[in-house]
Amino acid sequence: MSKPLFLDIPPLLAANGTVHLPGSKSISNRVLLLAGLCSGSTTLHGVLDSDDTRVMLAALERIGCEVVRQGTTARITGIGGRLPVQAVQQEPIELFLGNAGTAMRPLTAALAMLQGRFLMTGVPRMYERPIGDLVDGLRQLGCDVEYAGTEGYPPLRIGPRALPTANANANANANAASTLFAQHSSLVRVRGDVSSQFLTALLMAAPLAGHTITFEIDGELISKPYIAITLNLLQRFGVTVQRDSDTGWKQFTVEAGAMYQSPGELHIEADASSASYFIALGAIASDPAQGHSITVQGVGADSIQGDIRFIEAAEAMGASVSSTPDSITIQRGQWPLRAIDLDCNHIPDAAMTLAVMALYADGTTTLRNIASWRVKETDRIAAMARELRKLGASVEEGDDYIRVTPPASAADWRHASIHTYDDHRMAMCLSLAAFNPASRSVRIEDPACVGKTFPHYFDAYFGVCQADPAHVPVLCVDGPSASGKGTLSTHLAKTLGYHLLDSGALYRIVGLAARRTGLLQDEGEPDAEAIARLAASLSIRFADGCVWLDGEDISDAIRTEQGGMDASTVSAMPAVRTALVQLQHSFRKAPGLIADGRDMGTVIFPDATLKVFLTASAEKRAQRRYNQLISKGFAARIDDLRADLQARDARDTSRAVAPLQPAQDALPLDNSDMDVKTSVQLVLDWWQDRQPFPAPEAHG
Ligand SMILES: O=C(O)C1=C[C@@H](OP(=O)(O)O)[C@@H](O)[C@H](O)C1
Ligand SMILES: C=C(OP(=O)(O)O)C(=O)O
Repeated sequence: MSKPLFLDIPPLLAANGTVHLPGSKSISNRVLLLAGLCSGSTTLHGVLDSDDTRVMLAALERIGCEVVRQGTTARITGIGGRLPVQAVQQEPIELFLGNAGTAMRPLTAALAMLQGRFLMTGVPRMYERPIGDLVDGLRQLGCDVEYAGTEGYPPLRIGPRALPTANANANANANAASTLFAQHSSLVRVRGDVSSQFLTALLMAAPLAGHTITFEIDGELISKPYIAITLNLLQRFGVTVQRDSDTGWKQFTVEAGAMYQSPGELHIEADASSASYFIALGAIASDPAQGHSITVQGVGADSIQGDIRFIEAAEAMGASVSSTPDSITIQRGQWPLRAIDLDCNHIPDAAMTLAVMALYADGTTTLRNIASWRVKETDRIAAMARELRKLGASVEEGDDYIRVTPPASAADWRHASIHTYDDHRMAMCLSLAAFNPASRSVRIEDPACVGKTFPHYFDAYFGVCQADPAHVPVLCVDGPSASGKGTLSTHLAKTLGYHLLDSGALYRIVGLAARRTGLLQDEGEPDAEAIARLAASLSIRFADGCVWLDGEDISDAIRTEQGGMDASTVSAMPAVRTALVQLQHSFRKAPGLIADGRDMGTVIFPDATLKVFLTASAEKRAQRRYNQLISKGFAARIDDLRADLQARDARDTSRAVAPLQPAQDALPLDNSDMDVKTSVQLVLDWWQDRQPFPAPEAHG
């Protein structure tokens, strides 16, 4: 199935809990590259696993680094400052770098210093993000970098760097060449007002030049804290950068003889920009009066990332924040939030989160000095202005600022389908709009775009958000055995980003848990009340066709013969049946639920938004079951299977308690002659008809 077109977030009420954030994008991609340029191996812990780091890792492998990954740990064996022979060839190696600025810019600089041929490509938006200032800097160092498309933008063609000594003395032997090389020094002028990543890239590549280079910044250097990250990490890899004594941001020198040295091992802190969404969440929705707070783990007061200073901005707006070296705890302080007027040049990424916090402020918020927003994943000033207006805010945009006035009253908030422009930060920060006082749901289009830096963002977000269950939509899929409920429900849950309840598996799970905890034994009378309490406390998840109990995949364990017998024992206990009703209700959590079973629409969720009653002829169902069994290597007879199914249908439909029958308001779906894709699409169309949003157009 294709990527979800949208994620509907129901109105949210409160936030409470702890979030473990993934690794920093800026640190991950820097240390991956530095490790790749070193000699020997470097073990990196806490590496971010996302689109941006995947393109970096793939590029490192293509240029000859060895990469071994296990979970969030990566061991990189570097190329020792020179390309392996096979990478120095006539045909350029194409490196696809998606939309990752932290891969495109630093890799371009490093590879341009070496002796290979490369074609640096990316997604269409990457071809609209300027890179001319970096190319100009590299050309001053004798690098061969050409534009393969539009002047000033990727894609780029890189050739072997002209060695200055080789030009000066074509017959010089290698030793003489390297001596001359070390004596040579360059002054490179580089503009710093479009992106700091150009200077970062040049600094990271400078040790490959073999001679002293001084970089002088033309114009104002933006996003300075990212340069501080670069200097810090270069130092960890043995390279010291000298700075001018005036402001420290005008001149940077890397001496001849600077060499990358692996630190052996390095721990990457969590992403401070990703933390901003949860800091804002705490400020908006973690009410201390209810004992609520949000804690983010993995980044804190000791962070080397500039976006940690988002905390100060959030505090200025009223957040109550406390930190340890590697965690941050946030609660609502002043409410409504205070409007601010802030120069955000030092926190360009996290500042987007302030624009959404501004929706909850007591006046007009102005975010200044953010011109770089216009050349990032999208034109972020224009995109933010357009989407905030859809929600009911008044927004003024300028070349380098945005001014946001919240909706005048609760009644002025609008149902909005938020276009995300393939920009992860648009999706993440606008998810915060679901706390609006009008209890309006918010649609986030193309939610998978968060994969750039935080693939599990929405799981983390909904893991700490609370909604009124009555506002959480439920889609019920009821029907007889082998009608394809499980397959349909799994696809629906994935496409809508909703939780899944496989109610048929619950008695088996309770039986397994009761046996494991000793409440169910071969001898003696089991304590039904204790098993009911256990049932109510279980942490169960249905995802990707598997059943998870406390994080363990128990899909096979519940399908044993013993599992079947234990399920039958516990299902006869009235207290367990009652507990299971509560347990089933507890699955109704934001953003929504797909409930698969036999009495979901009639008994458990009578107020569901949509009820589907799925059927197929006994012939077809028997055939499907037969195919399933045969593919698993079991013997089966179609006639027996059909007879069993018919007998079970008769029992299920005629039993006194919760008989299998369509709810009065259920839509019947006979999928006898329908493939899975068609039935999923049909149900999605029914679902869409019941939503307040127009269907979004498919994009990119
Ligand atoms: O160096 C870095 O890691 C980054 C620098 C910033 O870009 P600019 O310097 O272009 O503002 C930031 O927006 C980007 O997400 C990451
Ligand atoms: C600007 C961003 O990314 P990039 O590293 O591609 O510049 C960002 O993550 O907000």
